[in-house]
Amino acid sequence: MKLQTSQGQALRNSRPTVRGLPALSRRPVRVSAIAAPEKQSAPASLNGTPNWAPNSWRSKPVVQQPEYLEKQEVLKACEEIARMPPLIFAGECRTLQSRLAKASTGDAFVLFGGDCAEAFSQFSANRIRDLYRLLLQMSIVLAFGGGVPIVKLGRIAGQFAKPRSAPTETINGVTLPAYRGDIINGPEFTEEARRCDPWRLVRAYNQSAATLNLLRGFSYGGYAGLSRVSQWELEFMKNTPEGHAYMDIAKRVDEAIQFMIACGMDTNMPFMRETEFYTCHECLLLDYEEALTRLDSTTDKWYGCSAHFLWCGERTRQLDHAHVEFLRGVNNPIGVKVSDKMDPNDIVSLIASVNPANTPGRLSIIVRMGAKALRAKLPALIGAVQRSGQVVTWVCDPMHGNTETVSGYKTRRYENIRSEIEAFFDVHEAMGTVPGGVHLEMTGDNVTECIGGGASISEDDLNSRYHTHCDPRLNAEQSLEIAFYVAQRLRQRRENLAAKASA
Ligand SMILES: O=C[C@H](O)[C@H](O)COP(=O)(O)O
Ligand SMILES: C=C(OP(=O)(O)O)C(=O)O
Repeated sequence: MKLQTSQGQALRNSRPTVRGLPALSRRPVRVSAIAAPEKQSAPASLNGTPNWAPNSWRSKPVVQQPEYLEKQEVLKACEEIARMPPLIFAGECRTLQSRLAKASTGDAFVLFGGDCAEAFSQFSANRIRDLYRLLLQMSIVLAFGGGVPIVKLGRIAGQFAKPRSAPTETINGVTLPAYRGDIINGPEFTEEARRCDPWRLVRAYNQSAATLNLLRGFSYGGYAGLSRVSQWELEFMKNTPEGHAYMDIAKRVDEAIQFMIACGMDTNMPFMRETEFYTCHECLLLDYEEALTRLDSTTDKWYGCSAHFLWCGERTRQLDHAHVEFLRGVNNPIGVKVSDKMDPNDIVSLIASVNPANTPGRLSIIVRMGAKALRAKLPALIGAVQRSGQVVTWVCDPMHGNTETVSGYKTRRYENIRSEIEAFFDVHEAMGTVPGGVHLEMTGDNVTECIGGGASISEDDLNSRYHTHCDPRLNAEQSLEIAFYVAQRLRQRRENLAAKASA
């Protein structure tokens, strides 16, 4: 994670309002000493986005938002968040965008990974560490195969809000509001837990801040140093085929480092001791996102300061709706999830709306449709984008088009996940375009939520360690197995390109 001091970065808060209620105060909330007074009343189009302000989404239709009963409490909670420091810095977003631009041309590859939904009850330093080191392990495997830098983006430190297919859930004839993520309500099936509680917004902010603090420590405190590659192995992976395959690569990395030291390399170089790590989440809960939208004084542009990268979900990507309106104005790199329902003309309009300057790295299109639909539908989407000259980073989410229910558990089959990635690479290969990354719901824990993979988790195993609050995640072994498969495809792509170049 590129740490950046806030020197010279005066940040100005947006004014929190709640849909249907006037703002409590007409004056924007300031970030105390670092807010520049003369910047307090910038025009709405200051960042070059016409007719946009952090709260302009409020004039648009909005879906998938909680129905709070205590609206004044929401205002208070959002005002409290608006007074808090930003979680990330604008300069970090710009660096990430440059990395994602490289992924759009095949000169880098993006690994998105983390929980479906972060949970207050599962918050611990060990869990953060285990996910972090699994992502490091996977990125070593991918870098080995692909021969390109791996951009690491954790679904962490903010991935709290969930869009749902149905607003309610019925069990044994009792109907309650659906669980919408810990930032909104609780997973327990009781009236009290399912009530939307505005003060969860502040708790989610605080958990995100504490999580980021640890992630920054890992990234810059020596934990992620390349000389430690062989120490990242997770205990329960030691006797698995993936664990052995990983240690084989780690040994080769160690040997390469020893060789470079023998040649005179300085092991104190930043690339040896540190790594960039970025955070991302679905930009769903717009009250929260607005309260964390700040003006970067270096560039006079607005940034969503809840995460480095924000994405728009499949259920909220309507062109004339609130989520697209919000995202078109923040200058972070962003993503849009796309299912097989997306029409080729519509994707071009959507891209034009959120990336009118066609800036490389600004937009990732995260495809999630299942292998069969992907083979049928993705070529037309890629073709339309190519013809329009739009630059995007294509990413494969092999999770959300592959959910099924088995014995009452939401699950996903490893084979279907792998097949969707295979289809993604095949389609790009056939079209001569670039597979830029993968987006996985995964955990460093030894859970049994997805069926199959080397560990042969069966339908009967689902109830053994099923801990997710929403969708099933790949466990550590399954995640590493996916990384080896992707690495193999990246290597194959690299060899094909080299063969073509020398033909
Ligand atoms: O993670 C994505 C969605 O929030 C999730 O798949 C919705 O699940 P549901 O269909 O059970 O509401
Ligand atoms: C809700 C999600 O995805 P999608 O919008 O693709 O369903 C998600 O990634 O958590």
